[in-house]
Amino acid sequence: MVRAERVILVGTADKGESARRRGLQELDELALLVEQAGGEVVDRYLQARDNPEVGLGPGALQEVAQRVLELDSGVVVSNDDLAPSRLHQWARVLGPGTRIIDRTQVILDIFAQRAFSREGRVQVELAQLQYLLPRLRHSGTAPSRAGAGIGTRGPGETHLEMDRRKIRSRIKALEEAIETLQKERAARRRRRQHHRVPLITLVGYTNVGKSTLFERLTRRAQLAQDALFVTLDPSVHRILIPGVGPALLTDTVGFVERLPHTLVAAFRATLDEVVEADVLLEVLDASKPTLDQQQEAVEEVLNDIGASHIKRIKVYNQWDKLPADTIKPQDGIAVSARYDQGFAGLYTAISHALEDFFIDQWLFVPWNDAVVWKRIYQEATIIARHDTEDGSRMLIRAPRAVLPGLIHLSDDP
Ligand SMILES: Nc1nc2c(ncn2[C@@H]2O[C@H](COP(=O)(O)OP(=O)(O)OP(=O)(O)O)[C@@H](O)[C@H]2O)c(=O)[nH]1
Ligand SMILES: [Mg+2]
Repeated sequence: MVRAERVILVGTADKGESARRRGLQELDELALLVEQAGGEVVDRYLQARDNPEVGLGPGALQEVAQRVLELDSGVVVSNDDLAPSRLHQWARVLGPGTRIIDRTQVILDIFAQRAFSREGRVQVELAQLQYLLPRLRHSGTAPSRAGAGIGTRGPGETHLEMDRRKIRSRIKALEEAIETLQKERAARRRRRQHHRVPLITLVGYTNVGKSTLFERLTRRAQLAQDALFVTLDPSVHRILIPGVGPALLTDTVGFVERLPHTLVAAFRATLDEVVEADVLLEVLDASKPTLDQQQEAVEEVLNDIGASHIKRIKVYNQWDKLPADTIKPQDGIAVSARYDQGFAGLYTAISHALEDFFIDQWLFVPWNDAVVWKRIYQEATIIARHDTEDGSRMLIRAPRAVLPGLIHLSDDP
């Protein structure tokens, strides 16, 4: 087994007790990120300064260098983003044997491990190269600290030895590929629109249990729904929700605090599933004391991508870890994805949230109007009908988005 890389975390904070606490909390989160990226945190270093935005002072940097030696650490992770000039300054002090990465790179690394779709892989590679380009040494070759490990993995890793010119042309090719993929995705979405069913998207802080919930919700439904399985984007699955009917469920990449803005932009297409959703399930890990932090991070990302107006159901997951007499939340649903608990309440909440997705409407459909009959069977539910010689007068329930087409096609005398 490969030994985990020994990592030292470094951050800065304003002077004062509350700033310090906040700084330590951020390092806690960074530690979580580093562990998820496969590293082992052996030390944390937080410098309190009057103006933390200037970064770590030279004395502090020397101290970090000392600890690197003492603790036999190969990687220093900065909580603050390192501009290229700062990176070179650190590299001079910490020496060539130490790999220096920052929070953005750790996040990129985690994204790289999670991106499975072609579009996701292309986006990660692009973000990695855009990040790498200004940080290459002026000699035109990759930094000597390059090598396999946290911050260097993913589709971009094969380019670490490339020169700038090649990287630039690769970036251009990737941008073109993304444009094509986005067009394809838009076309797919338009086709999906045609048989519109509600889109439910799971969002939430990283590691709260989104994928577990996704699996539970889809597996159950797929058992009942095997024949209706439609090929969609791999992360989108059709499910059956009691009281609602068919819906699409999407899992998304986990959010983290201070998700870098460039990354948010790079992942826009993937996050389109969030923006397009009819309902968001905001999954929280109820067993963690960091609930507020989880919610803030989610809030920030949703604002960034313009999804804060979408209906949202708070899903307090991992409820099984709490004492049995814990009071249930008023503003959401308590569930345990792992133990299939609380799903009935979740389905009810989803069906309430989707109330205005559907609309009930009386229509008259002539017997010979095959087109409308077909659409009604495919896209609507017949709630009541009264047949006459010429056709059928019926009350249907249909998604709001498809109704105008149906009314246009048929005359209601
Ligand atoms: N006890 C308990 N553990 C859970 C529950 N739901 C998820 N987990 C565990 O929490 C961990 C994270 O679950 P995931 O479903 O991968 O979380 P995620 O939100 O998809 O995480 P990312 O995709 O990494 O952002 C896994 O080890 C799960 O087994 C739950 O309801 N109870
Ligand atoms: Mg997941």
